[in-house]
Amino acid sequence: MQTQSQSQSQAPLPAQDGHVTADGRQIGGVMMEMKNITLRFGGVVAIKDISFDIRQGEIRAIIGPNGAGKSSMLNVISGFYHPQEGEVWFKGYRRGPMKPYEVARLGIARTFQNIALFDGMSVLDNIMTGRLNRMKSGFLAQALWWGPAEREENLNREAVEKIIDFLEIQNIRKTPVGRLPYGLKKRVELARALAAEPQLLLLDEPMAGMNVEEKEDMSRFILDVNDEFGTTIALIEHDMGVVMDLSDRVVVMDYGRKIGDGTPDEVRSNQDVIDAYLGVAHD
Ligand SMILES: Nc1ncnc2c1ncn2[C@@H]1O[C@H](COP(=O)(O)OP(=O)(O)OP(=O)(O)O)[C@@H](O)[C@H]1O
Repeated sequence: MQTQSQSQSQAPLPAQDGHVTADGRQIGGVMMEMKNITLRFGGVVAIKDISFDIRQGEIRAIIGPNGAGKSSMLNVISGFYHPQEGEVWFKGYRRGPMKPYEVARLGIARTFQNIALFDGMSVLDNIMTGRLNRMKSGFLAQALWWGPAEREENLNREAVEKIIDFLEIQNIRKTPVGRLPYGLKKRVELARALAAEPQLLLLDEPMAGMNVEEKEDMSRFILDVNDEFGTTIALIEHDMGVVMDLSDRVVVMDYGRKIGDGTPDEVRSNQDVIDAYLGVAHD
């Protein structure tokens, strides 16, 4: 098995030129490339020979009907699943199977479809857990609250306070997460992922279970994060509508296959995509 750090000797992918979007955002070269990915669970083929890339600074969506293979794909991107066939390239190097902390060190953070927060802990403490991979001082220094540990804690607090302001959750910072309504929990989860200062942020159905107002808020925050921090964002969604307004490019999956890939307009007018969403049978 080979991790990214072990494969540094391989030739990096050639950099590709980026472009500026109509709204002035900078889209760079390829950050992540999935090449001919196939993933099986026993006899079930969840992903069938799919290739696509994610560019620096873009919002990239993966959509598709139930069981299309979106979650499986997000788990391949996050390094949680390793495909039986194909290659995953990240920032110019081929990536092998990785532990979650290795993925975090590469600059990838994620949120989950079923919120994964500590209900009994405050909003602030939950978000602080997102800084763990950035903490450098040792256990002894932390336990004794000694010199470097104190400075580090202060810096981490500062970073977290900025995120709390950015996501407009100042008034609930001391509230135990278990007491919050669903939409706010999702926002806290986003805050925790941002606390890791990721280069690539993966969002697993960020709008699932939300009402219209909560969806609008979440859309705005996703756009703001991308705009303000330049964070590259890949998200999976079941609901086509919201995603089309948010994304620069969209991959559409159905029955484990890629049936569309392009700008929202291109994808919207793709007959295979229309059929899949209308439930037209495939051969
Ligand atoms: N851990 C697993 N073990 C066995 N089969 C799995 C596993 N995870 C997913 N599958 C199967 O792989 C296929 C794709 O599932 P996946 O959850 O990736 O789709 P999805 O597009 O995310 O669906 P949904 O929108 O319903 O969440 C399905 O047939 C599913 O039953």
